[in-house]
Amino acid sequence: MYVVQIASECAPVIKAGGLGDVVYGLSRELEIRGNCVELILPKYDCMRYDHIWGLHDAYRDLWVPWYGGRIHCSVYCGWVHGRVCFFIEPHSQDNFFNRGCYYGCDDDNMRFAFFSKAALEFLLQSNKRPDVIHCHDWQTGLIPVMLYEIYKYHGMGNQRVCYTIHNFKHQGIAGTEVLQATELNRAEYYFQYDKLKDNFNPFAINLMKGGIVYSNAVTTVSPNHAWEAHYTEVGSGLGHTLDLHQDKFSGILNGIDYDFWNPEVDRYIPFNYTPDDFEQKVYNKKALRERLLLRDEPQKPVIAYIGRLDNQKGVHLVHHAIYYALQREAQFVLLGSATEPGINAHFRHEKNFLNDNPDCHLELGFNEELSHLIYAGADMILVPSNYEPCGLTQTIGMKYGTVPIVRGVGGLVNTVFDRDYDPNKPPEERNGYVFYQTDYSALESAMDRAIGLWYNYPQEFRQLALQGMAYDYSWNHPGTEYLEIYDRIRHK
Ligand SMILES: Nc1ncnc2c1ncn2[C@@H]1O[C@H](COP(=O)(O)OP(=O)(O)O[C@H]2O[C@H](CO)[C@@H](O)[C@H](O)[C@H]2O)[C@@H](O)[C@H]1O
Repeated sequence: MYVVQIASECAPVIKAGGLGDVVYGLSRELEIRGNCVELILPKYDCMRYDHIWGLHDAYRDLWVPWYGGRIHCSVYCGWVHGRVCFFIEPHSQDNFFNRGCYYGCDDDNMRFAFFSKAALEFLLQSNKRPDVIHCHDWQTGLIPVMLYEIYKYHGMGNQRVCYTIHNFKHQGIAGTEVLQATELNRAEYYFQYDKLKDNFNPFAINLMKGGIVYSNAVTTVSPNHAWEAHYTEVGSGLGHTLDLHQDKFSGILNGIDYDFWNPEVDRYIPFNYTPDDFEQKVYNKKALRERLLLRDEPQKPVIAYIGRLDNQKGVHLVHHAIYYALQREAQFVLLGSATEPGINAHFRHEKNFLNDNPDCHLELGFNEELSHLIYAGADMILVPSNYEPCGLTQTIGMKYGTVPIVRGVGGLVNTVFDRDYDPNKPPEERNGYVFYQTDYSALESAMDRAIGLWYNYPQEFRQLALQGMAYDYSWNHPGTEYLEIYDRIRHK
């Protein structure tokens, strides 16, 4: 099968969070199974060019219709760790992708509407006719809309779209100018509740809603989150739309790429290890302590948090966990970046305040290499999210024998099974700690149980870590599930 993935991220060349991991990992899995996979991405100025091999001009004169005129683009091709990627570079005063950042600009709606349009034009003009176009999140929500309203009539009538939602919070709420710019026009046609009109703001269109309405299949990134999005406020106002389209909506648990996230082969950690020589993990912990200038107290556990610092991630609990860990004779390592100024200022203040504490290190910023050492060196990983469509840090943590302590929401429910209370798994298949409420005592009780096991029953703690390592959260199962969906929509 010929699959084209269109997305705003692909790890490690463009990665702001988990979306990048998924786009890369799924593409690799599909290719290993004999499918032809290509990716279309924006050519950002700030992406990691050191992860692209053989970047060259692939299509010099791509003219993209925009506001009744045309914008000249170049398309570059290169290999990102074996995946064929096309990068679109527009030459216009808007400088859509030369902003020193991936997201967070006032005109993000326009930037990604343009990218979506350009990606379809590239397919059309270069005569690429994939069986399936797989697009991701609000940034590419207009792709199925334009495919079925415009490009279908220009020779792209056989293409089918699978649309995956990684985060319902960001939907691309836009004004009519997006319709004019992309030449969809006909505002009165799209401003209908069964089309793109936002379910709550009567003056806005919703790009993610467009993706749901027009795609042939819609997925989110875990079965539990699919249920939450459909039936609870976690769908951020799209529950009704999902209800209308429930026949094509499902949840597929994300995998992780075990070529990249695997302590056995990880290039970024000083000591590789497997479940059979699990003792080696302790040397990574020592290396982590040295790197972050933490005091070397072998008996203390290291608890880690890795992730974006925003309200989704339960930052108030992350903050509380730091002090609770210190109080309970544990060490704490945080690697995170905040885009919201208030949260950023808060953690900068904490960092200064805790700067001289030998049991704690807060690293504010994005650092892929350091994240590997933390997964390998920590003993526990905390994921106290308010909501979490899937979550990757707990599954990556488990692969590295790092015990997850998570809040029981979204995909965390599908991946972490409480050592003491899980009703469905026998004790030998449990792999972490789960709490449910958002208050401090809920968090403390889960941390307390984990730290208690570490200090009082070290052999059992070790066993719990090994049980986590035994889980298969690779792309193996999800790869099959996506291919089944592709097959189904292809024959419609
Ligand atoms: N400061 C930092 N430095 C280095 N690495 C960092 C980092 N902050 C985060 N990362 C890395 O980024 C990834 C984050 O994964 P998450 O599952 O938390 O994704 P996120 O919430 O961004 O994305 C959304 O999409 C993903 C994918 O579908 C869903 O799992 C998730 O629930 C949903 O919110 C991990 O690989 C982590 O190691």
